[in-house]
Amino acid sequence: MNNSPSYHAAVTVTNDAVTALSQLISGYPEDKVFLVSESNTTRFCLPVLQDVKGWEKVKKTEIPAGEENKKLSSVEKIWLFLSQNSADRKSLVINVGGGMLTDLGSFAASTYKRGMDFVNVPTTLLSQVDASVGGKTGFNFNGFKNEIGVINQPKNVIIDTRFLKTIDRQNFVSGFAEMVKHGLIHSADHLKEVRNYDLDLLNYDALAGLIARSVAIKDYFVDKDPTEKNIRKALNFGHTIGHAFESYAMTSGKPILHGYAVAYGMMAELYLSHKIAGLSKQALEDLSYWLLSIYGKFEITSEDYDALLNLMSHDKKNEGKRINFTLLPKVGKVAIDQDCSRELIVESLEFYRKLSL
Ligand SMILES: O=C(O)C(=O)C[C@@H](O)[C@H](O)[C@H](O)COP(=O)(O)O
Repeated sequence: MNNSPSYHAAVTVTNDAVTALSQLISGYPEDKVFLVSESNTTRFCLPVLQDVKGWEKVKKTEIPAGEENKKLSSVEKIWLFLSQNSADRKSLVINVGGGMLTDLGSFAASTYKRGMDFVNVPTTLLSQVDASVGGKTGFNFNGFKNEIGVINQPKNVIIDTRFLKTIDRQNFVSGFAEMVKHGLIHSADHLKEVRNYDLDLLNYDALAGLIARSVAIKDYFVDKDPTEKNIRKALNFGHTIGHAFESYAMTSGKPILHGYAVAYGMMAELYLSHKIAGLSKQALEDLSYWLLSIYGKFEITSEDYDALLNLMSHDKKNEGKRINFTLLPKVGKVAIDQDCSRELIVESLEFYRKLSL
């Protein structure tokens, strides 16, 4: 089944990644197919792929799991593996893993010999609904998230929901935040259906449709603006403050998952949306308390504000000294390039800090 809603985002949502990958690989010379996975996916997900036609000939390498490995030395490891195994521009890289791995492997493939084909096989909810789709590739650098990278589209993204059974609840809930974001920025209906999904039951059968609809929202924005000059910035809602939380947590030795950081970022950015973009007080309260009930909080004090603001000053959406936000006038509608003063951002952090159930 090809659920690709349009153009470049060739996305296949399936419960049979083996057939989808076998077909794709058959278009490449058998000694020119390369697999990059990470330690968890090698163990839990690769067994599902062992019946892919020609799998035994695929050359394989592995990166250690964890966001702390989303770094240049991991990219170098992949380049070296490709070089030592005579990969060329007609080769194919298959990235199997979560967002960290698909971002890294895609970047390595996009830059090796100035670019070769790659396919993403995302194995976490976060990478299925977000990271593996849309062509953002790269790694963290100098304490900043995704500081180095290129935008380059994968040949295909093969989403097999069976892999989701291999991730724990925390990772599932992390990916769920990006589906919430898709509803918030584009569709009250999608938000409703996401809110109706029971995170205690985790019904896997209901997921394929939900994921396909979430990916279609992402694709809507990528299709309109693949290089993020304009409306693609909608997809960054929650990320200006979220990435600051994520980087700060990592350097303080208490790492948090990306989706949790985005949920915290959305709570604060909903406040900014209320203050300057027209979001109603009722929506602010309803949504922020709902997010709080799922994600809890990454505790901060007012002494952390300077460090967080410094991290935000490196956000890729900024222009000059302006810290630019994507905000929500209402559910389903976005306002991009919203410049917020330092005082207002601090106010939003205060709002976040004081939120309690
Ligand atoms: O695809 C996009 O565009 C996004 O902004 C999606 C985000 O959810 C995703 O986390 C992305 O990797 C963030 O990119 P960055 O440009 O803010 O580093």
